[in-house]
Amino acid sequence: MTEKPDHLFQAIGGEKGIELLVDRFYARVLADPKLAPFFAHAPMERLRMMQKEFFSEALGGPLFYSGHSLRQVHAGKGIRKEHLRKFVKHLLATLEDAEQDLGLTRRDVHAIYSRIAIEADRITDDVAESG
Ligand code: HEM
Repeated sequence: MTEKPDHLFQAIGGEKGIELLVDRFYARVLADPKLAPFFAHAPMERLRMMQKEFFSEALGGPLFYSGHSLRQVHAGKGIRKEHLRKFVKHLLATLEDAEQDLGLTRRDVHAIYSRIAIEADRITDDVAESG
């Protein structure tokens, strides 16, 4: 089956759908006592905007990511695999919750999740890799 390159961007409802997803996702992340402290001094408006771009690009949409390198942004913050695991778990839960109202299929949910989670090795301080 051939899908258009922006299939996932369309499936999630374009820019509006991504905005909704990012808002709900950060509501969960900030409600998690193990993750919230990392964001205490983060510029949340910029972060939301950057995540919107990041998701759009990852899902084949028309907005492109204009932020800093993920490795640089996250380095030295003490982010460990356990934090990353929780972070991506909240992402999956947000997508699964949104499955109904955004009209996503189970397949779309997992495809969107993998496009984002694939960046994971750039985030933590306890993985020593280059790239
Ligand atoms: C797959 C996982 C992740 C992705 C794709 C991701 C993506 C991003 C993006 C796109 C930005 C904006 C960069 C910019 O402003 O130029 C950002 C910033 C940030 N992220 Fe992540 N992130 C991930 C995991 C995490 C985790 C696990 C934590 C902490 C528990 C975290 C904490 C932060 C913080 C605190 C900022 C704001 C940094 C600042 O501007 O001071 N991120 N992230």
